[in-house]
Amino acid sequence: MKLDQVQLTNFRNVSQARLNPSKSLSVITGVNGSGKSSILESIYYLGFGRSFRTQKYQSAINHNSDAFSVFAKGTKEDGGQVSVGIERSRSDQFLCSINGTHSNRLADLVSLIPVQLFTPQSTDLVIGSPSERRRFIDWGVFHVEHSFQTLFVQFNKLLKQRNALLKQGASLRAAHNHFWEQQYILAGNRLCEYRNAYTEALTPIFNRISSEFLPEFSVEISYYRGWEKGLTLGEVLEKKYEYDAKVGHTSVGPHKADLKFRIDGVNAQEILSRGQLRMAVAALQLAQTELFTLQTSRKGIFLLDDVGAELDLEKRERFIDGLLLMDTQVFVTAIEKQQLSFINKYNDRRMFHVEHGHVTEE
Ligand SMILES: Nc1ncnc2c1ncn2[C@@H]1O[C@H](COP(=O)(O)OP(=O)(O)OP(=O)(O)O)[C@@H](O)[C@H]1O
Repeated sequence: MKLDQVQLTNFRNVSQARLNPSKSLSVITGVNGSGKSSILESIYYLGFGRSFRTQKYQSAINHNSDAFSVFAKGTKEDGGQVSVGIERSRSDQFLCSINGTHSNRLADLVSLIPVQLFTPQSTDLVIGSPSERRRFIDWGVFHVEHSFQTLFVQFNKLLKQRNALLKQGASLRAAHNHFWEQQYILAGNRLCEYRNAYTEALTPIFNRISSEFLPEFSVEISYYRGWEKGLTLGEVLEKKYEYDAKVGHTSVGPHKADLKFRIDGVNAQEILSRGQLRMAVAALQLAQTELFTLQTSRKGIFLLDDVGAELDLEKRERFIDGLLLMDTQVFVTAIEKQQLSFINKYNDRRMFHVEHGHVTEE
């Protein structure tokens, strides 16, 4: 899906704004604090139902208002028109709508708007906690496998229940808990299979792109499923049973999965500079975009925040070229146009300027 119009109300310092972005490349410029990232954040909200900057949704509501809203109109790959909206109030009311109908299922909205993001914090994907990388993999699986969301929710419920039983000191070996243990193993194995298949499909694409972005290194990605090799999930749960009962939670399983980055067997974060880490993340995200396009025949939306701080000029151009080649709808923010001195080559571009939260098309 591509967005034809985005409308923000009381989102951070943007009281009202309406943008008709390019189907290809939209560039948003403005000085520090003008509101560029807020515009990307609002689009991100449609794709994730949350901010990429804060857990506190209230932070995004304009200081002088009680609620923010983001609406967008878009065109799907089959030509169908879609309008979506999200609204959050200080009283924790959360509304989302699809084609004018309120929906309680955020997943329905999120599945329509496949958004990816690259920001100055994106290196967290390599150096941050494994949960960042699980989220990355799960985004890819979610947009391809329709049953994934239900499975994911089910697995997390079963995990929570298992942990609660461990905390209470209940025996998971008791007959009346056996059924739930089996359900946990079944759901865990299916989750693991999805993630594994996704990483296997992603790897060759990542290898190719990574060799362009980081030609001096051979970065390898591999999926760690969350427990040791050679054992089934059932076997490892049995092996760790005494320990888990003592600590009161499940120490192994898909909730501990990770994506490892290695160079000659050494963790990539031990070797790569900050700039090189960004290249690795850029390669990973481009690979994800390519795989998404291949597996779904859909078009994604890519948000590139503060592009000048992130990549050198040549890599900026290569990154944007790569995204546009896959017919992705790209939104880029930059303080100055000079940071994107190559953009005149893109015919289908639109330029926006933000000043104190006011957006104008140039
Ligand atoms: N809830 C809010 N209500 C009103 N203004 C806010 C709110 N939250 C943040 N702001 C302000 O909104 C402005 C826009 O911030 P934003 O991060 O979007 O700017 P930016 O143009 O991306 O800046 P930079 O180039 O420095 O990253 C900032 O001045 C910030 O202080």
